[in-house]
Amino acid sequence: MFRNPPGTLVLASASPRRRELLASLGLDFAVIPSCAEETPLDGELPRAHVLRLSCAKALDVAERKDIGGRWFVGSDTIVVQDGLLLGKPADDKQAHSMLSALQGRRHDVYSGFAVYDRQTGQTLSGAARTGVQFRELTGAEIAGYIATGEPRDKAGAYAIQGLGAYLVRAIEGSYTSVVGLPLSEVVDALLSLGAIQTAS
Ligand SMILES: Cc1cn([C@H]2C[C@H](O)[C@@H](COP(=O)(O)OP(=O)(O)OP(=O)(O)O)O2)c(=O)[nH]c1=O
Repeated sequence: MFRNPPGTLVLASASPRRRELLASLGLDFAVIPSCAEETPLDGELPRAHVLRLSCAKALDVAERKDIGGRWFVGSDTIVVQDGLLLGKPADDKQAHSMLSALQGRRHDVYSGFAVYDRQTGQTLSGAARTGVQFRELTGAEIAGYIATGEPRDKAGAYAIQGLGAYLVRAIEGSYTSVVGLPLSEVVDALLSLGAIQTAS
């Protein structure tokens, strides 16, 4: 569907979900995790947070001298409820408090992305907000879900693309954004920067 010159595109991420989503486009790309610090700043709003981190991740990898490539993609996902930014849980106890707060209610998932062109210095970035309604969960369901290990490396302690799909009643907005990368916006940015072309 899409094509791009080999060796030019780099995904600055350790997330297997982001790799799978980008790979679904049929692109050639390298995967190099960033070392960017992910702590929210005091009073930072969700959209500003995911945009700042997406840019920081792309730049962190692009600025390494020994790395080839021209276009660098960074992304960040955060779950937001009652104004609180929920990242990846530090442990099972934190996963439990996140899922207890989310159950039976609606929250927002923000995913940001940034595409940095190392040759021109240009960056295109954006952020998507998706509303997610959870079903009500019993204490036993929350404990059982945590025991599967799935919540561990996921913002908000769940994975909509996994067993966590059963927690979700409805979503309003982009599904891929909840999984970790707003794919249609990323494609727009890659096309607009000339990083990828539509294959005929
Ligand atoms: C809400 C939700 C999040 N997630 C994941 C996507 C992200 O990998 C993770 C949010 O953490 P991030 O800090 O955005 O990403 P990461 O640390 O996994 O990877 P990197 O910073 O190197 O790119 O949560 C899901 O897989 N499914 C979901 O339903």
